[in-house]
Amino acid sequence: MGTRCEGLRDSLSPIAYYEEYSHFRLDCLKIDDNKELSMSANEDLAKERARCDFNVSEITNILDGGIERTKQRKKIESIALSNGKCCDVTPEETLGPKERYENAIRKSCLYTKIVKDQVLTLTGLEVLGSNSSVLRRTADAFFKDISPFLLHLGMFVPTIMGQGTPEQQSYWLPRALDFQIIGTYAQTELGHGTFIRGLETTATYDPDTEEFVIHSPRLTSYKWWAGGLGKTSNYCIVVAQLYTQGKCYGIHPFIVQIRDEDTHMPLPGVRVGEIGPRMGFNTADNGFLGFDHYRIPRNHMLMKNSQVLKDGTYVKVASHSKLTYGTMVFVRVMLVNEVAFNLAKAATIAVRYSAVRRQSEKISGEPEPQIIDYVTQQHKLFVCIATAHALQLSSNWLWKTFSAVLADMRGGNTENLPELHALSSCLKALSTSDSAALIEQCRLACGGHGYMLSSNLPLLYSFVTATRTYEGDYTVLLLQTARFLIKAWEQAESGNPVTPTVSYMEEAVVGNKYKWNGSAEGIIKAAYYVAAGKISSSVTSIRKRMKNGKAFEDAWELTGVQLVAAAEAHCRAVICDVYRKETVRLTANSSPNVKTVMDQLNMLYLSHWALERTGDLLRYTSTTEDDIISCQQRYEELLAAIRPNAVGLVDAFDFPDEILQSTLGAYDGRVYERLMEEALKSPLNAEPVNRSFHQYLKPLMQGKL
Ligand SMILES: CC/C=C\C/C=C\C/C=C\C/C=C\C/C=C\C/C=C\CCCCC(=O)SCCNC(=O)CCNC(=O)[C@H](O)C(C)(C)COP(=O)(O)OP(=O)(O)OC[C@H]1O[C@@H](n2cnc3c(N)ncnc32)[C@H](O)[C@@H]1OP(=O)(O)O
Ligand SMILES: Cc1cc2nc3c(=O)[nH]c(=O)nc-3n(C[C@H](O)[C@H](O)[C@H](O)COP(=O)(O)OP(=O)(O)OC[C@H]3O[C@@H](n4cnc5c(N)ncnc54)[C@H](O)[C@@H]3O)c2cc1C
Repeated sequence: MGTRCEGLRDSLSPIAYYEEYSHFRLDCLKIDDNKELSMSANEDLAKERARCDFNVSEITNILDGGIERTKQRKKIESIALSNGKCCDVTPEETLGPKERYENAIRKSCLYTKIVKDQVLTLTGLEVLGSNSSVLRRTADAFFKDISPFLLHLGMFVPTIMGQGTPEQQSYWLPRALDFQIIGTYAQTELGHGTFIRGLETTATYDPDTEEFVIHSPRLTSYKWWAGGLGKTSNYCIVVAQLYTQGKCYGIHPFIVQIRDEDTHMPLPGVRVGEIGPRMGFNTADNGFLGFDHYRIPRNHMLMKNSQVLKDGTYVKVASHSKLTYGTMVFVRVMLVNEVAFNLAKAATIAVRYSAVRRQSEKISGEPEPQIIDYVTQQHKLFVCIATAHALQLSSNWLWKTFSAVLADMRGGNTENLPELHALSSCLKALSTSDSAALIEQCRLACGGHGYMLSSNLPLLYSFVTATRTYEGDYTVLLLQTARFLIKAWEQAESGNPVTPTVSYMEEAVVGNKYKWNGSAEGIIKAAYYVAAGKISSSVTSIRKRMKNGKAFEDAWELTGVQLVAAAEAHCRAVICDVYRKETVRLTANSSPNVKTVMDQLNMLYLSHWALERTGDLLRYTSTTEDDIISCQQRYEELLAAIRPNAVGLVDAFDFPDEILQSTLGAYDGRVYERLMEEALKSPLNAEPVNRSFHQYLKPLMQGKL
C-alpha cells in the first residue's frame, strides 16, 4: 500500500491525486475497519434537545420572516443540496492556490447551473429580491471560502440596476443574469480606497470617435482588490474621473470589457492579474487592473444619474450629487444581513461543541461537566446568539428603510438619503465589527479544536473581519455618521425638527440626566442618553477648539476619537431599540415559551451592553453603583435561564450540516469522529513516510548532511 501512496502524486494531476487518494486514505494509515469511528449521534446533544422547552421551528420561522419563507428557503436549499456533486472530495483548504481557485470555479459553475435550471423556474426573478439571502446562504454548502462570482451578483449586477438607464439595463442585465458575461466592481486603487474623490483612473471623452479613453496614469492608479477580477471576469464596472470638453466632472461608473468573450485573453490596452495571497478570500481571485489609453463606446458610461452627449456636453440628471455612491449604500445594507448569518453559524458551531465537550472538574471526583455549564462559557456564547438575533432583525428593518428611501428617490425625493447614509454607514460598521469579534470569541471558546480549519471558525473569521474594512472602513463610516449627528444636534439645539432616528435629541438637548430603571425600555433610553451625552461632548470640544482659533476642519479632526465614540453609541442605541421593538412585534402571537426565551435573549443583549458601558452610564445618566450591581445580577440570572435552551436556540438557525461545514458543529455532535475523519484526509497522511525523510531527515540524523 505504501508504494501505491508514494508513487501516486508523481503520476496524477493534483486534483486527480486528491480524488484518488481519498479512496484509500484509511488504508494508508491502517485504520481499515473504521471500528473506532462511531457513527452514532452524541448523547449529550440529544439530551440538550430533549430539555429544550420551546418549539424550535417557531423561532426559525420568526428569523426567516414567516412560515412561508421558511418553506421556500428549505425548498431552495434541498434543490441545491440534493445535488451531491457540490461536495469536495478533499477539503478545499488542503489544495494549493491554483487548484483551490479552479475548484471554486468548478463549484461556482455547478451552483449557478442549479440556480438557473432549477431554482429560477421555482421562484422567477424573485431570486434577485427576497430570495437572494437564501441563495447566498445556500452557496456556503459549495464554498468554505468565497465564490469568484460573488462580486458579479453582489455588485456588478446591482450597479447596472442602480446606475444604468432603462436602455442600458435592458441590454446588459439579461446577459449578466444569464452569466453570458461575468463582471466585478473595480473602484479601489493601489493609492486610494477610502477617499474615492481622489481616484486617479481617467475616462476622457473623445467626441470624434464617440468613445471614452480609459487610462491609468501611474502605478497608484491601478485598480486593486476587486473580487473575481484577476482571472474570472470579462467585464467590470470601472469607477473613473470623467473628463469632457477639458473639464473634470468627478468619478463616474463605466462598463468596461477587459477580456475577449471567446478566448478570455486580456484585450489590448488592458493589464489584469491577481493580487497574491491574502488572509482570506483566497478563492475569489481579487485582482489588479490597469489601462493604457483603452477605448470604450460612449454608451458604456452608466448614464442614469449623469450623461455625456455625443458632442461631449455633460448633463447632470440626478437630484443628489452622491447617487453614484448608490451601490455602496446597497452593499452596506446587505452586509448587515451577511454578518448576522455568519455569526449565527459560528454560534451554532461553538454552542453545539460546548454541549459535547467535557473538561475539568467543578467538584473534585465528580464527572467532568459539559463546558457549556461553566458560567464563563455561557458569558462568551449566549451574547453571540443574542447578537445574531439583534443583527438579523436590525438588518430586516434597515432593508425596509432602504426600500422606502429608494421608492422616494424614484419619485425624485432625496430628502431622506442623508439619514439612510448615516444609518447604513454605522450599522455596517458596528455589525461587521461586532460579528468579527464575536466569531473570534466563538473560536476561542472552542479551545484548541477551534483553531482547526475543519472547525470552519478560522475561515469564518477571516471572511468576516474583511467586512469591517471593505465597503467603507469602520472608522471612516462612523465619521460619516458623526457628520449627520452633529448637524442633527445643532438642529435640535435651535428647536428645529429632526428626523426619526435622532428624535431622542429633542429631549436630551435640554440637559436633563436620565434616571436609570432596569427595564428593557429603560436601558434603551439610557443608551440614547449616552449617545446624546457623547454627541454633546463632541460638539462642546469642536466649539472650544474653534474658539481657540482652530478652523472647523482642524477642530473636527482633533475631536475624531470622540466623534467615532458618539457615532458608535448612537448606533448601539438604535440596534437595542430596533431589536427590542422587533422582538415584541414578532413574538406578539407566539407561544408563551418562545416569547419568554426571545425576551430573555433580548434582555441579555441589553444588559450586556449596559455592563460594557458602565463608565458611560455613570457619566451621562444618573445610574448609580447599586443600579450596576442589580444589572450584573440580572445578567447572570439570564445566563442561567437561557442555558437549558441554548442548543435549541442554535438549532433554530436551522443550518444544514452542508452549510455549516464544521467538524465541531454538525447536528449529530460526532465531534471527535469528524475531527479524525478530516485529519485522515490531510495530504500528509497519504503516505506513511514523506520523501523529505530520505532527502533531509535521514542524512541529518545519520550525520551525512
Ligand atoms: C455562485 C454565486 C455565489 C454566491 C452568491 C449568491 C448570492 C449573492 C447575492 C447577494 C450577495 C450578498 C451580500 C454581499 C454582497 C456583496 C459583498 C461582497 C463582497 C464585497 C467586496 C467589497 C467591495 C468593495 O469594497 S467596493 C469599494 C467600496 N469602497 C468604499 O466603500 C469607499 C469608502 N469611501 C466612501 O464611501 C466615500 O469616499 C466617503 C463617504 C468616505 C467620503 O466621500 P466624499 O469625499 O465624496 O464625501 P464627503 O466630502 O466626506 O461628504 C460629502 C457629503 O456627502 C455625504 N455622503 C457621502 N457618501 C454618501 C452616500 N453614499 N450617500 C449619501 N450621502 C453621502 C456626506 O455625508 C457628506 O454630507 P454632508 O451633508 O456634507 O455632511
Ligand atoms: C477582502 C477585500 C475585498 C475587497 N473587494 C473590493 C472590490 O471588490 N472592489 C473594490 O473596489 N474594492 C474592494 N476592496 C477595497 C476596500 O473597499 C478598501 O480596502 C476599503 O474601502 C478601505 O480603503 P483603504 O484600503 O484605502 O484603507 P485606508 O483608507 O488607507 O485606511 C487605512 C487606515 O486609515 C484610516 N483612515 C483613512 N481615511 C481616514 C479618515 N478620513 N479619517 C480617519 N481615518 C482614516 C482608516 O480608518 C484605516 O485605519 C476590498 C478590500 C478587501 C480587504
